[in-house]
Amino acid sequence: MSNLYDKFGGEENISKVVDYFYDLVLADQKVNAFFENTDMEKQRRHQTKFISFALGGPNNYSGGAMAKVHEGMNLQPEHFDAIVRHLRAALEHFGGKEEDIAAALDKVESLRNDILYK
Ligand code: HEM
Repeated sequence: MSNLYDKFGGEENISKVVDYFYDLVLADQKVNAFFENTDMEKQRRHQTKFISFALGGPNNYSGGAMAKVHEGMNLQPEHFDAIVRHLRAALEHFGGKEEDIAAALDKVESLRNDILYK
């Protein structure tokens, strides 16, 4: 297996991780208000494609750039950290190996400046 996308079982498994992840996000009062008016079906679909691509899978993401889609939210580090925590919990839930999880979260971490304070 070559890249993280394969290690996490490709798009089919990543979509399950993303579903579980958003269940955690929507149950968390620190962040769930941001998603009040969001079409969660589209969100889950776009996030699955985005994360698949970020982990080295095919480029099928058709949503907006990170700075653009988070514009007007004025997201703070505590929000970003909460989202990363839920993503870690979801990857762990599906039995990801620690070194693969750490590598995947490094990729997400590299987006921090694109997403915060917009
Ligand atoms: C941690 C890294 C993050 C990544 C990789 C990420 C990724 C994405 C993606 C791919 C979309 C879909 C864009 C589209 O459909 O065009 C999106 C939208 C959104 N993100 Fe994030 N996001 C991150 C952090 C956050 C945080 C910290 C929050 C708030 C706590 C947040 C709240 C939202 C909301 C509310 C939308 C939907 C906006 C709408 O309703 O159209 N995101 N994000």
